Amino acid sequence: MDSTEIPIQTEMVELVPNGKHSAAMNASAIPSDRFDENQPTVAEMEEFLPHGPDKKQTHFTDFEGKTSFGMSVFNLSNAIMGSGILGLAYAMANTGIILFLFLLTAVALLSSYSIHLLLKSSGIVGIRAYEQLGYRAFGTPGKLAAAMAITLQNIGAMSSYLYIVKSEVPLVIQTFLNLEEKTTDWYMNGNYLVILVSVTIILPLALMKQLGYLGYASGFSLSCMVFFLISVIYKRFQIPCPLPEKDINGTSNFSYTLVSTSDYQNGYTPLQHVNEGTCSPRFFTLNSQTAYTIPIMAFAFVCHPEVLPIYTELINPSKKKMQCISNISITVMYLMYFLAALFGYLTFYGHVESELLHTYNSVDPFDILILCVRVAVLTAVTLTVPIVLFPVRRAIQQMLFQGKDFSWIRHIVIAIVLLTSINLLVIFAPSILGIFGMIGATSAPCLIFIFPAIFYIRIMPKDKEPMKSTPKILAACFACLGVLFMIMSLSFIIIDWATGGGKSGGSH
Ligand SMILES: NC(=O)C[C@H](N)C(=O)O
Repeated sequence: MDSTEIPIQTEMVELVPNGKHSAAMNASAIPSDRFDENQPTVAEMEEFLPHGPDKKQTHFTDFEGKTSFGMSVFNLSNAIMGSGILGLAYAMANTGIILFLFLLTAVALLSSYSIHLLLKSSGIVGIRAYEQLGYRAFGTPGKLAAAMAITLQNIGAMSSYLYIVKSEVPLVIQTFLNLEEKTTDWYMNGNYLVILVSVTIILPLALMKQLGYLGYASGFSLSCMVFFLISVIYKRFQIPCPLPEKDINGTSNFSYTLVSTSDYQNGYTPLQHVNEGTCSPRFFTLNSQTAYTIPIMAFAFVCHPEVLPIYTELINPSKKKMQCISNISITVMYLMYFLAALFGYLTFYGHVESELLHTYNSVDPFDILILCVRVAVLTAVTLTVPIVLFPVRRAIQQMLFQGKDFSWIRHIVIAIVLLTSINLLVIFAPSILGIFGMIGATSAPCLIFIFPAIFYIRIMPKDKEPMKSTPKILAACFACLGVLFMIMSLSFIIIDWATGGGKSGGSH
């Protein structure tokens, strides 16, 4: 048993928003409304109570989960893995292999440390909900800040996934039907297709009562990403560098032309490599785009809103077990991220686009393997939407319906409203997705660095860990690092907007 969790049983605390612990009492004696805001209903509790007599391992009073260790690894890995992977090869092209590896390792380690802080804090509070940690640390403002950061980050992530669906599914259908030109049929219209995918696949999964039920979907989503990775590695040895020059437009010797998604709907336009010497890897490089590396990597490792909900549903939970689940997921994703970035980079070198899939599409959108890769990525991101939606629904419930019993109607209505809004955003205001670059630059550092650190500092009692103790000083440095990243990312995005670059806008 982890020492930090003993207090839950022995040092049960009032939910007072000042970090001071006013009561020391046994968990069994705690009235049921003590943790009112996150308390599941009796029926919900009973449904998930283990039927055996084994109660010894129960550390939390909020909920007893029944999701296995393996399924939790799948769910957390699926929460980590998303459109972030598509931006990493671009990041590597702008940092070089060694600097990229260093930064990726740093972000992965910091991400794991941040989960450690969240788990330790939740062990003290006795409730595994991000918003509750905020409430415990700073009262209602803390709870609202956490809930809003989760909502914005996850709505941003879901919009980017659905935007991939909107732009890629018509191309997949076009390639399947072997059509040279895009037709006006409804099944070639990304707007209808995104609604269809949302209603038939995402909504039913999002209506599941528990995240744990999504384990199989997550496993499948991850296997799609493994297929994507294998294809990226294979393509490295198949696509020549430099690419054969084909100047079908008769344009001059322009160093490189990547066709946009809409351009290649009009037929195959090859890449044009002219600059020689572009086919050797760089190990260390710095340029104006290097600045985006940290925000891209931070986004790629965000899974923090999902950690505590997954912990809540874990069978026989303990902090050690959940940290182990997180470390396994982060390590596997770290390896996949590195390999995808490395082989994506070694295929196109400096010509890799900020969205890896587009770069392949530009080579030959009718290539059968590329087609399968697109389907795999589409499936993976589609199956990630329900996982990412769960914490948003929980945050909304915490903000608007706190203390209310579980209600199927509310559960369904929130999912429908959320999905409808994201669909509308993706269909009618794709340019607004650029705003999410801004939001991502604010909410990701908050969720990974700032909140876990400051919540921890406030929640951990001073008599256990004085302000000058090493863990609290480390946490304070971690929060400062987050503020630094946030200022850095925001400045780059603003400079980018001001100079009309727009690389940071909504693609991931
Ligand atoms: N879950 C998220 O917020 C983003 C995810 N880490 C991604 O790469 O897409």
